[in-house]
Amino acid sequence: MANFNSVAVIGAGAYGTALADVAARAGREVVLYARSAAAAELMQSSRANPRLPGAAIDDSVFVTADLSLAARADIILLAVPSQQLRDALTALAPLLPAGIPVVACAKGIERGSHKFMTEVIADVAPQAIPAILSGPNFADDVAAGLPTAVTLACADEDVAVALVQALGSATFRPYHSTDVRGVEIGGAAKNVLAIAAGIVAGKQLGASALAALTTRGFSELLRLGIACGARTETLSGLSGLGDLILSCSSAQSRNFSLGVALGRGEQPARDKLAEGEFTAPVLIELAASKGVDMPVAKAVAAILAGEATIDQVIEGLLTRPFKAEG
Ligand SMILES: NC(=O)c1ccc[n+]([C@@H]2O[C@H](COP(=O)([O-])OP(=O)(O)OC[C@H]3O[C@@H](n4cnc5c(N)ncnc54)[C@H](O)[C@@H]3O)[C@@H](O)[C@H]2O)c1
Ligand SMILES: O=P(O)(O)OC[C@H](O)CO
Repeated sequence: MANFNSVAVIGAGAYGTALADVAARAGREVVLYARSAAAAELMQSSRANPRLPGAAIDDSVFVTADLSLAARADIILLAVPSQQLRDALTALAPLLPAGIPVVACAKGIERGSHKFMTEVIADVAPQAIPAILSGPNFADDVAAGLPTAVTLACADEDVAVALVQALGSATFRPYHSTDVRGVEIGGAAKNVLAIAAGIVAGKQLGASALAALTTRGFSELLRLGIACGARTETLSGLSGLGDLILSCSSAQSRNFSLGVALGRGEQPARDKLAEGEFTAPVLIELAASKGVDMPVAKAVAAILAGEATIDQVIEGLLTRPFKAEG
C-alpha cells in the first residue's frame, strides 16, 4: 500500500483551511495554497482565515501562494468550488508528476461540460489518479475537531484505502469506496435538494412537510444515482443520505439558508456560495437525459431561473397524481 506523507490543499477558503487542519492532525506535512500572495502571507502569520472565523490554522501548516510547493505533495486535495475546479487544476496540472492522487472535495457538476469533478480532473490532469471526498461535514465543525465522517472514493481501492489512512483520525473518519460516481451524485444532488428544504422551512410549511420533502428528495437522488450506475449503499451512505439529512436540516448549510431566504421572500445574501444554484440546471438536464423524474430538483431550478414562483411550484408538487411509493 502506498504511504502518503505530504498533502497539499488547493483553495484556502473555509473548507480548504479545515482540511489542512485535518491533514496536519493526521500527522501529514501540509501546504495550504492560496491564490493571493497577500492572503497567504496574512494566514501564514496570523494562523487564521477570515473565511473560517474562530478557527486556528495548525502551526505545522505552511500557507503559500507558490503553486510549485503544492505540486510536490504526495496527495492533492482540491477544495475550490466546483465551477472553479477546472481553472484551479489547470494552473497546477503542468507541475504535477504522474500517479499523484488528486482528490476533489467540491460538491457539484460543471456547467457547460456537464462533467463530474473526477471527470474534470481526468480532462485537465490525465496523469493524476482522480478521487472524491464528500459527506456530511461543515468546515466549522471539521476545523473545531468535532467528530465527522465522510466517504473517500477512488476507482483504485488500494489508493482509496491509502488516502483514508493518510487523512483519517479519531475525529475525521473517512470510509473508503470505489463508487466514485455514487459519491459525486450524492454531493451534487443534496445541494439542490437542500435549497428546496430551505424553501419549505422559510415558507413555514411545518416539520412534517420538511421530512416529506427530504424523503421524496432522497428518492430522486436514489433514482438518478442508480440510472448513472451508482451503488445503492453509496447513495444511502454518508455522501448521499447522510449529507442530505445534514444539509436539509441545518441553518449552517448555505444551500438550506438560500432556500430559507427565498421561502421568506427575502433577497438571498450573495456573499456566501450556494453551489446548488449552479448545479440545479445541470442536474435536471442530466436527469432528463437518463429519463429520470426529479420533480423537486426541477422545481428548484425553475424558481432559481425565475420561470416559476414558489407558490406555483408548491401547488404543482402538491397536485401531482397520487402514485405508488418508490
Ligand atoms: N464550507 C463547508 O462547510 C464545506 C463542507 C464540505 C464541502 N465543501 C465544499 O468545498 C468547496 C469549497 O467550499 P468553501 O466553503 O471552502 O468555499 P469558500 O468560498 O470559503 O472558498 C473557496 C476558495 O477557493 C478559492 N479559489 C477559487 N478559485 C480558485 C482557483 N482557480 N485557484 C485557487 N483557489 C481558488 C477562493 O479564493 C476561496 O479561497 C465547495 O465545493 C463546497 O461544496 C464545503
Ligand atoms: O453550506 P453547504 O450547503 O454548501 O453545505 C456544506 C457541506 O456540503 C455540508 O456537508
